[in-house]
Amino acid sequence: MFIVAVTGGIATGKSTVTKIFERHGIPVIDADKIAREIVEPGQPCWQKIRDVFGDEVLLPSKELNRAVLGRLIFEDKELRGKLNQITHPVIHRTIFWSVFKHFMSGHAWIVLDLPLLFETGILMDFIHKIVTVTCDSEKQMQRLLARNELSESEAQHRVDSQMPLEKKCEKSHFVVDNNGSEAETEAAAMRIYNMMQESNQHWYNRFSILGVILIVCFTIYFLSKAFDVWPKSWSF
Ligand SMILES: CC(C)(COP(=O)(O)OP(=O)(O)OC[C@H]1O[C@@H](n2cnc3c(N)ncnc32)[C@H](O)[C@@H]1O)[C@@H](O)C(=O)NCCC(=O)NCCS
Ligand SMILES: Nc1ncnc2c1ncn2[C@@H]1O[C@H](COP(=O)(O)OP(=O)(O)OP(=O)(O)O)[C@@H](O)[C@H]1O
Repeated sequence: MFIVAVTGGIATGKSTVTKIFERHGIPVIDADKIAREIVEPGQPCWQKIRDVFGDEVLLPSKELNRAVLGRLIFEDKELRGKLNQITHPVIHRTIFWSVFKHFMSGHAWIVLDLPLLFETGILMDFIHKIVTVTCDSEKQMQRLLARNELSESEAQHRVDSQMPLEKKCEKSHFVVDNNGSEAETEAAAMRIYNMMQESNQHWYNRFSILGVILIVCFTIYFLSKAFDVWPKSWSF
């Protein structure tokens, strides 16, 4: 199995692209979805956020008040760092286990929707190809304001909290230009899908892992023979 990461800026169209892969049967791990699950009331991250940010970031239902917490952390780098310190290790661990489960179920490739791939750099070593979904800053702002109830300055803070899009594009294997219609974006995503379907990388990864397992087994076998560690009754 190999992993294709889909990244980009806030509201540039990552989910729009990953939904296209999903419709064609490719499993998608969505970091934003995981980030929501781990802060549900009673979860360890929810408790830590309450301890650090206080009850003002909770709704009467005790769920996180995402609008209030968002306003706080996108305006203040230090507070953003504190929230990231609480959430990111758990998000990365959950992604890791999810990848492992998909690996065991025999998929040739999967998609990881990870907005902060470059900012955190944590999972880079496991990624085979990186796709950045981009659009002009005016379009990004327009789509963000249409989707979220934010003032222009709040939206700008969210955009500024991330690595500039041009930099992300430079570091990627593929760039999907999402300035046009959704149909144009789908055509661009399908070109990448077809390339990934033709790739033999999953065989290479499988044989490499099998090779490592065989080397470990043979090493254990020969060392145990050399040092005579098995009881005589176990001889085979
Ligand atoms: C601050 C929160 C409560 C705001 O919630 P809200 O519903 O308004 O936004 P949502 O979660 O849908 O995120 C939308 C987008 O914001 C951007 N974003 C979210 N968190 C961050 C962050 N810490 N730094 C930079 N950008 C971020 C991402 O592009 C994401 O796709 C929420 O984003 C959060 O809990 N963030 C911390 C976890 C995190 O880093 N998530 C990103 C995925 S790894
Ligand atoms: N090509 C397009 N034409 C018109 N609207 C679009 C297009 N692509 C995306 N949108 C709209 O822009 C908004 C943001 O798109 P999407 O949710 O896919 O972005 P995202 O990068 O996943 O966002 P975030 O990271 O902030 O969750 C959505 O409301 C979506 O419907």
